[in-house]
Amino acid sequence: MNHAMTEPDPRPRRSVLYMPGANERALEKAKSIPADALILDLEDAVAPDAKPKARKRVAAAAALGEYGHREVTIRVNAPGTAWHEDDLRAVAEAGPDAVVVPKVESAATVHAVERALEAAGAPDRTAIWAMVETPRAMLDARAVAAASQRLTVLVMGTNDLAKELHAEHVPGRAPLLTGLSLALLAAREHGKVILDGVYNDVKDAAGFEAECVQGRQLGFDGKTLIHPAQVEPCNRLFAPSADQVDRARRIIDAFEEATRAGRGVVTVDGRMIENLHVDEARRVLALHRATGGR
Ligand SMILES: CC(C)(COP(=O)(O)OP(=O)(O)OC[C@H]1O[C@@H](n2cnc3c(N)ncnc32)[C@H](O)[C@@H]1OP(=O)(O)O)[C@@H](O)C(=O)NCCC(=O)NCCSC(=O)C[C@H](O)C(=O)O
Ligand SMILES: [Mg+2]
Repeated sequence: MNHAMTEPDPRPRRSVLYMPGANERALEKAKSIPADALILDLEDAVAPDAKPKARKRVAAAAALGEYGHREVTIRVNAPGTAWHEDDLRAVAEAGPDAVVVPKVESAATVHAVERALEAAGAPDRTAIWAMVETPRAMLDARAVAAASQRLTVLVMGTNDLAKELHAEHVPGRAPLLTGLSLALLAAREHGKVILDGVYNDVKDAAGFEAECVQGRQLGFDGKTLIHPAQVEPCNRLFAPSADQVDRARRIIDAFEEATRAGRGVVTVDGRMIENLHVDEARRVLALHRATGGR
C-alpha cells in the first residue's frame, strides 16, 4: 500500500544556503550566489542581542523578493524560545516561500506553527520546512512528516543531532546513519523533500564532496550549506550526471520498444529493466530538466 500523501515536489533543492540574518552583506551577496534556495537565519547564526534587528532585516529582504529563481526561506527561533512567536509574525507578514522551524519533535509543534501562521495572515504560499535534529525527532519522524500538507520539506540538523547523541563528527558519519535513515524513511513515506545537514569544515573541499556523494546515495534531495564555496560542488553532485541522463533516456527508449513488442522486461547495458526502473529514469530526467542551465 502506498502511504505517500503528496507527490514529490519537482522544484530542485540541491543546494540550500544558510546565511546569518544579521549580516547585511551576506543577504545582499546571496542575490548572485547560484544556490537553489536560501535560509535567512534568525536562530543559531544570530546572537541574542542582534535578533530583533536581524528579524526586521530578514523580513524586509524576503518581502522585497529580489532573489530571482532562488527559493527564499526564513529560519525562526525554536518553539518555546522568547523570539519564536515574534519571528512567526514577521514571517507571516513577509510571505517567504517557507518558514524553517528548528527542533521540531512532534506533529503538535507543526500544528501550532500552522495555526500561528494562519492567525497572523500568512499567505498560502508560505510552506513549513521542519528541522529534525534530536533523538525524539528521529524516533517520531513519521508523525512529524505526516502532520500537515503545508509541511513540504524535512531538514536534517546534524550538528544538534550529534550533540544530543554525544556522537563525534567522523568521515562516513557512521554515528548518524540510523537517524539519517529514519528521517529519510519518514520523508519518503509521506512524499516530502528531505535535505541533508551541513558540513562544518568550510576549507575541506574533498571531505565536503564525499559527504555530498554520500547524501545523494542515501537518497537526500539536496544539502544545507554554510558557505558560498560549497554551492557549486553541491549543485554538480546533486544533479544527474551526463552519463545518468544518457542512461535514463536509453532505458525509457528500450522499455517503450519492448512494450510495443509485447514484452514487460528488457536489458540495457546487460542489466534488467522493469517498469520501476523506467519510473526512476523519468525522475532523473525531470530533475535534469528542472536544473537545466544552472
Ligand atoms: C562559516 C563562516 C563563519 C565563515 O566565515 P568567513 O571566514 O568570514 O568566510 P569567508 O571569509 O570565506 O567569506 C567569503 C565571502 O563570502 C561571504 N559569506 C560567507 N558565508 C556566507 C553565507 N553563508 N552566505 C552568504 N555569504 C557568505 C562573506 O561575507 C564573504 O563576502 P565578502 O566580504 O564579499 O568577501 C560563514 O561562512 C558563515 O557565517 N556561514 C553561515 C553560518 C550559519 O548560518 N550557521 C547557522 C546555520 S548551520 C546550523 O544551524 C546547523 C543546524 O542547525 C544543525 O544543527 O546542524
Ligand atoms: Mg540545529
